[in-house]
Amino acid sequence: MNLLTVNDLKVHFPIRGGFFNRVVDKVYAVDGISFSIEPGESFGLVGESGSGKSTTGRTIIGLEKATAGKIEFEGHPIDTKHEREKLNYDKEVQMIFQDSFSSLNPRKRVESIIAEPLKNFENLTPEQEKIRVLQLMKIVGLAPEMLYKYPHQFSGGQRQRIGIARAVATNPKLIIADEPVSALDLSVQAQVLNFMKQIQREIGVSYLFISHDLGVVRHMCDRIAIMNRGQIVEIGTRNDIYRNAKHIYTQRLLAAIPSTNLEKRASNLEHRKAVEKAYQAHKDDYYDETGKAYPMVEVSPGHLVSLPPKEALKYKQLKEDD
Ligand SMILES: Nc1ncnc2c1ncn2[C@@H]1O[C@H](COP(=O)(O)OP(=O)(O)OP(=O)(O)O)[C@@H](O)[C@H]1O
Repeated sequence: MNLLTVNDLKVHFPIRGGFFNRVVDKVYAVDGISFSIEPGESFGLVGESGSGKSTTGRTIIGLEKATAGKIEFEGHPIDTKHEREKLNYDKEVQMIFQDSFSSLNPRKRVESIIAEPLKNFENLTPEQEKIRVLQLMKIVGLAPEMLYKYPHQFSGGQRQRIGIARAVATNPKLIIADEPVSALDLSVQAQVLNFMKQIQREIGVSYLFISHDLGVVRHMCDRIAIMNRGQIVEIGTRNDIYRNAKHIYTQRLLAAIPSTNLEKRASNLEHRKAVEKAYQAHKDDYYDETGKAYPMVEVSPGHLVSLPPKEALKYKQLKEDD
């Protein structure tokens, strides 16, 4: 059974204006997306700034309200407070934010930051709670003497470890990680990512890993969905996306991954320029006249792509011939 299923989710924000503060327009932040995450899986949601990734994550955790669509956890809807309570949803689904500085209360010590979810969801004595917090600090590689320090006394990477310790405190089944490393230096990014993988191996949690960077997601995710203009335009395994991307927007995101190899950099730049030229010339072909992505076509098992009708026809024909 899927751990999380998102079906035709829409989140539209009204824009108010004018003398009477009426709704004058809408932002179609998330506009009909569907995907599912399996237990223990790392699922990546990738797209440029403004494509609707954070809104998706925030809606799944309950910080935004869906305009339409269905979210199910372990096969059950989570629409009402009662349904969420029955599934223990608020304990089972946790979030790690990009900006550890603003997501950690600056007036609280590390001890009470990490203990917060334990207080909400576990019935522990103060002694048990302290032992658990120390265990969690050990898991994330923070020394016990840091227990009484405040967030500003830590580096960015260490603060993100505190956020991770808080997120794993209740042994959740799903962690939504919204750009967890993009505020960190490159060397620290790799450390935190490896460490998130290690935690996954240890506790078997699933990740919804949100990022603008296909380079970062490559090391983390089993399957990846590419999001643009509030819609998912391609979804597939790591291999499908990195070796066989079919949507022009995915190809552009791939070309943007910087090469670590100095010799390759120059040819990479040429490649990026060529992809960008093709993208600018053809991007509108990939959306209908209202800006909607075309229906997804299965180009190989599990690899779904929104393709222009002419392209899509080729794959449908191939399938019929099989
Ligand atoms: N509360 C809100 N009210 C109105 N518009 C919003 C709100 N939250 C997000 N938006 C808009 O919805 C769109 C999608 O935003 P979202 O933050 O989900 O994108 P994103 O892909 O996560 O980008 P970023 O990485 O920059 O956060 C953007 O145009 C954004 O301005």
